[in-house]
Amino acid sequence: MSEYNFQVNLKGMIDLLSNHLYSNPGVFIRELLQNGADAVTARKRLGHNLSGKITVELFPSSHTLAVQDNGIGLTEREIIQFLAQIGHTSKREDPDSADEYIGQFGVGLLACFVVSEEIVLITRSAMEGDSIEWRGRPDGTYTIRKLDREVSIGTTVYLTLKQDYEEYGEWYRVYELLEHYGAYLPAAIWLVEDGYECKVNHDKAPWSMTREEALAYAKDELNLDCLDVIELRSTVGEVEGVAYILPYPVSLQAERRHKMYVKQMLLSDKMDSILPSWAFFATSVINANGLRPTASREAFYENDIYYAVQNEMGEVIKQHFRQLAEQNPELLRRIIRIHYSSLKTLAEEDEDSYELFIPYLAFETSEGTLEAEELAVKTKHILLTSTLDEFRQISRVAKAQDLLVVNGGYVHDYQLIRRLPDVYPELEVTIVDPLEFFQRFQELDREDTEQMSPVLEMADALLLPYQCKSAVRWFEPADIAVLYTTSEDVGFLRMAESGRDELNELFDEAASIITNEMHELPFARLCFNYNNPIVRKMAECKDLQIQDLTIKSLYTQSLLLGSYPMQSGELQMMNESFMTLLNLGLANTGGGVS
Ligand SMILES: Nc1ncnc2c1ncn2[C@@H]1O[C@H](COP(=O)(O)OP(=O)(O)OP(=O)(O)O)[C@@H](O)[C@H]1O
Repeated sequence: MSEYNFQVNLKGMIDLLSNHLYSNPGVFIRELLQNGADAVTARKRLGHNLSGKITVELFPSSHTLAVQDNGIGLTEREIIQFLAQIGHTSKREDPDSADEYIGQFGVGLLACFVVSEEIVLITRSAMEGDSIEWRGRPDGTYTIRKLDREVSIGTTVYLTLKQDYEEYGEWYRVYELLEHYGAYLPAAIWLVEDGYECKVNHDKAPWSMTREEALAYAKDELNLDCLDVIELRSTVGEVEGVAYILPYPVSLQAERRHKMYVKQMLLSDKMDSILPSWAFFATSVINANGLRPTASREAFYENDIYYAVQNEMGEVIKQHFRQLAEQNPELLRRIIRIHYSSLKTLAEEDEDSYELFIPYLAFETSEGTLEAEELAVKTKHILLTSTLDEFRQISRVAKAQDLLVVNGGYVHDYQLIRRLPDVYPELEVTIVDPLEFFQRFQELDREDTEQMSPVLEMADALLLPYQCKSAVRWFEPADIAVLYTTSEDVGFLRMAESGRDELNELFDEAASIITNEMHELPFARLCFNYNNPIVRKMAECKDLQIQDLTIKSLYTQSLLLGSYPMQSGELQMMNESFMTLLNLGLANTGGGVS
């Protein structure tokens, strides 16, 4: 068995790392800033007392830019060891200090080959005296020479921009990139051209600002007039930052964009998952020193620490809401009103959030829109419908009986209301069965029952083909003559019946199979209200034709009012009864068509 070593195609490797690792050419600025900042950190670790400075000088006539730092510099030996060996980094040499550096992979400098055919680096180490020039090329060759002149301690990288990349030598573009990546770096960043110089760093990072400053930052930098700002801190991952509550509703599916810094250098402004997925109502600016960026430096490794940070951020946000509930419930209410549907999702999924938000979440009820807290004050007994249709059917009648009905037909509402007794133990929640709802009303005495009995018999016979049975009760309000209640199962059976009308064989067959499986067929209810004068008159009149017409009219009218789809037989019933009643009415005045 022979053993071989892998061969490395150096040119291909450099091409891969420089041209394909990063998502845009501008990252070379970030890599140079980061090297300068790390070099300053390393020099400070030697005990040198200095204020770190990175100067970027532009030479537009030759499309050249120079990035100079007053950091630790490099000796010739270090150049050969770290610069000339791809993947070798000085920043992991000492495990005690590795955490202080931003760089860690030993490939960042290669990003310069995206914009330049050559990297020229002039350096003098803080450890020994020689000034050295290193020239590296993307074919993997390099030269080193000692300079006759002495340069100051630190490093300068010169890049002459390739054709099509000249924009990276223009003042506004470079300024924009320096500010984008380095606005909060501790080392001062200066941009210089033709004797004019300008400091790029901002005075304070958002995570070190007071609440008022952080709000002003959101307005000026993020164009955000946010509802509230939350201070984020976590020892896990050494995280500090601010989360802004967005002033407009955000969908759960919306792209999340958090601005993420590592050791004060921008990692990404489109980070999507540093806050828990439920915190879609917030955008954040966060600096993390203890999370590991990937080699492209555009994302983090999603390891245990990352998830622990995400979790911790969630806890901090929840704690903030808890405090708001005590100290500024009006603001919490405003936030909930705007992020209403999203917070309902959160409350449904998360026990703590349920307790926190439920008092402020609003629901549609027979008494108008009410927050859960108001519901609990108003009543001890809630009737909950599972569909919007059911709510519509019974809410008006329920109101007149002093029953409080909540519409559970909207997403989340049903589950949220069902759990109310967990938070309000004195509250009882009953799920309404619309088909049995009429049984809550007052029964008639014997005499009135007998009076209505032939009417009910007639109604049952007329409505049997439409999957409906009749009943009678006495209830408020008196102006409602009948209450039609139905269920999804009845709706299905009626649909099956319409299918039969249209001779759709396949549908008919499917419907038969399903209906055979229902061991008791459900019926809709048409409950007459004996409190209504027309109903009483109909019962008293004994004229079978009038009774027949009245039943048909009341039935079809209740379908119309409830926006239920009518079968052809019902439409015909409505037309005929309407026309005949008109005719009878006109006949009484001497008109009428005989
Ligand atoms: N401005 C500088 N001053 C001193 N040393 C430098 C400078 N720039 C680069 N170096 C040396 O060159 C090495 C390689 O740099 P490079 O940018 O390729 O990788 P890195 O910063 O170590 O890691 P990463 O790939 O994560 O950026 C560094 O580890 C450092 O030793």
